[in-house]
Amino acid sequence: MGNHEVVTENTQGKKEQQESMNLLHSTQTVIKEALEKLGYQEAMYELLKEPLRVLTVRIPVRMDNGEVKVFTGYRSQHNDAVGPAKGGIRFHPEVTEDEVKALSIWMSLKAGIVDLPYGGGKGGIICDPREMSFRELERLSRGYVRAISQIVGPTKDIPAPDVFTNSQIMAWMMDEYSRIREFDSPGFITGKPIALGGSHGRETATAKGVTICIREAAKRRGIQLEGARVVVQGFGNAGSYLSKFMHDAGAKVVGISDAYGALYDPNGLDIDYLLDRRDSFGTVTKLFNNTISNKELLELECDILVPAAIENQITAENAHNIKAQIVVEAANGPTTLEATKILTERGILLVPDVLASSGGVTVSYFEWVQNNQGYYWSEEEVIEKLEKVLVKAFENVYSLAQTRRIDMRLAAYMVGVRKMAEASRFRGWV
Ligand SMILES: NC(=O)C1=CN([C@@H]2O[C@H](COP(=O)(O)OP(=O)(O)OC[C@H]3O[C@@H](n4cnc5c(N)ncnc54)[C@H](O)[C@@H]3O)[C@@H](O)[C@H]2O)C=CC1
Ligand SMILES: O=C(O)CCC(=O)C(=O)O
Repeated sequence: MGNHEVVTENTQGKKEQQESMNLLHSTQTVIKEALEKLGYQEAMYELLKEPLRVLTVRIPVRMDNGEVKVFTGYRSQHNDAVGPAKGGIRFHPEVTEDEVKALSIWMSLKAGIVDLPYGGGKGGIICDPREMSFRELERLSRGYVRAISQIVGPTKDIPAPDVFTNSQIMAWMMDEYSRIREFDSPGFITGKPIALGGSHGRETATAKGVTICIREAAKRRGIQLEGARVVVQGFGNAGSYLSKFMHDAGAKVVGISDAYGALYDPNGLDIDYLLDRRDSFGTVTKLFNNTISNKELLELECDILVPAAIENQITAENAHNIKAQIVVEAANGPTTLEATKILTERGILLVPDVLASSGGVTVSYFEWVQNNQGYYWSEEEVIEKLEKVLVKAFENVYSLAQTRRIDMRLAAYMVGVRKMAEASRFRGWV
């Protein structure tokens, strides 16, 4: 009997841990709470807890050695009550359907928080682009667009870059879509090269948005950025430019990492040198011998910690050991709900992903607007507009968290879900 009780307890504990690591389950939990706080009925939760549409595709690709490899991909469209779905495409070996679904829900929330006329979408392909040639990647990118072409388009669903995808991949995808539709559709996809209708400032937009959130959070906590110690996990699009912006603001970036390890220097790392040496997948630590692990990196002494890599990095296991006063989520889903609770109880200010990383989709929206009107803006104009949008979004979420005495994640979900719920109601869906 005693043994049986132990097994049951362990099983229960394990189940809770698994649920906490399941991104879809976690986001559903917070959406439910946000809708309840906003006074919506259960039916609204039933509508918004899952994407409206998820397409699974199989993509045959002729590899350079002549063999055919078949890849699995997804495109999830969470909700299009407000406008077309919008969100990135991820190429990663650990992509799963649930992950893509959760990522598309977060895109809807981001669009609500920064008030864009979009719903959320997201795509992913299970592959490891680090082990593929340039031409294999081109064939995979084109194959994916052929497979999803019926459900995407400039007025239906507009993709963009995410983990291990970039402006070259967006260019191939745009070209393939233009061939299928027999006209040039620059607004089909964002994050394109400037020469193909990309926007100034999109490449650095996610990091710029995170920088604005760090500045606003630091102000609220009375922390000077000049001399502040910053640790950044991930040195790709989001993490590397963020490290540069922090360095330029006078902060001391003492730790950075990639998928293979981390670098630490209490006196501050040479960010310009690291930026110069990183490869297109955000890998740089392989050049050094004296590395530490990603796990050690997250627990370093610092003032500001920015997870900018992948999901489920700050969990119930390490949340008690985080030393930072402010955690700003540049990555999607880096902190589990259990860890969010622990950090909040410890008085650490957590700026959630759906707010902190919304600079990317904001400038993607600017890119789409410029494509639609055929009139292009300077980088200064883009940054000025981004600044206004994010300062307002931060204030909306922060003040709601303060007045309702809730954490910033729940406040961000309440702000993010409101317009989508209203639009669904006005359409008569619920
Ligand atoms: N690129 C964008 O515009 C946006 C990105 N994000 C999020 O930011 C995060 C990073 O995305 P990007 O910088 O675009 O990707 P990226 O592909 O440019 O860089 C990813 C970085 O994460 C590292 N990484 C990969 N697997 C890892 C692992 N298992 N452990 C530790 N590090 C690992 C890579 O080595 C690389 O340094 C993702 O969560 C993404 O969804 C969010 C909003 C917009
Ligand atoms: O730029 C976009 O449209 C999407 C960016 C994205 O995928 C994200 O914010 O996670």
